[in-house]
Amino acid sequence: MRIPPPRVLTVAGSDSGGGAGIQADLKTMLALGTHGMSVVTAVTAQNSLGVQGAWPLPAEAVRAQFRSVVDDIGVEAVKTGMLASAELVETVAALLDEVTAPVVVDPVGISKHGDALLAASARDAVRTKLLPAATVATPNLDEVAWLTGVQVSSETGLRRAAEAVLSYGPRWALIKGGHLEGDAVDFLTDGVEEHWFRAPRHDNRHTHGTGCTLASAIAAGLAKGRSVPEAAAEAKSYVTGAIAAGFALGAGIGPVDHGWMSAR
Ligand SMILES: Nc1ncnc2c1ncn2[C@@H]1O[C@H](COP(=O)(O)OP(=O)(O)OP(=O)(O)O)[C@@H](O)[C@H]1O
Ligand SMILES: Cc1ncc(CO)c(N)n1
Repeated sequence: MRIPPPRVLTVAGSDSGGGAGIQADLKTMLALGTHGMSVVTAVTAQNSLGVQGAWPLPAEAVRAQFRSVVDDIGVEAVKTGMLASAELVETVAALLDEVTAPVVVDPVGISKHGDALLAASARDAVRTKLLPAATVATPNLDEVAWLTGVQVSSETGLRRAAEAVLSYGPRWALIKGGHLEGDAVDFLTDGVEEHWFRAPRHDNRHTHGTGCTLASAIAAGLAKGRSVPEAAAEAKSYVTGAIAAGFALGAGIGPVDHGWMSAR
């Protein structure tokens, strides 16, 4: 009988367009040789043009999905994405305390189009309850700004951003410099080790789902037993390839190609 693949759980929102959220997470997990599972926190009506509607699920539904997965199947890594409200952030942080698996926290605040995916009233719970539960937190520069007040406009500021994020308690901070000019540079540190991940910027506007994809790829690597720096390196090359292969769908920003490593 076949040995089962490593099990990875995403706790995130659904993107009806299939490019970000739960859908991006599960595709990434499959592409990287793991078994993806999901706890849906919110349903969004979303496409290449933006988010047309969002409906958080009751906390009870989030708890029930999590327990169904953990109690029977088990998890080797968890990734969190859109959590919508303070109540859901607190619910998920409490559930994470029940597992020993490494946790990748993507502190999703707004979509690429600027639509809110997290209530402003939930930010404090992200800082004080969710970040302390993270093995790795993966904010972009906008998320660094609202989490910590630190504004970064160039590569040299990434170290300062990481220190500010680490002060909230995640074991590692991976600061995504994807929104800066020039190369796409990310900085990973635990306060001692420092790792820079640099990739050429792809001049491709079809980048819907980049952040979700990177965080899920890290979770997949951790589930496979990689160290955080090894998982981040593998995730960076996976997301870079997916961005290079991103394609137009709809009239706006199309998705990255999660299947870029498979023959078509
Ligand atoms: N045009 C690009 N070319 C190459 N790499 C990119 C590009 N844009 C972003 N990246 C990389 O993609 C990864 C995700 O970063 P990004 O800053 O896009 O995340 P995000 O803003 O959280 O995404 P999302 O909008 O999906 O929430 C990082 O490794 C970043 O460096
Ligand atoms: C559901 C969902 N999660 C995360 C993102 C990231 O931007 C998005 N656009 N939609």
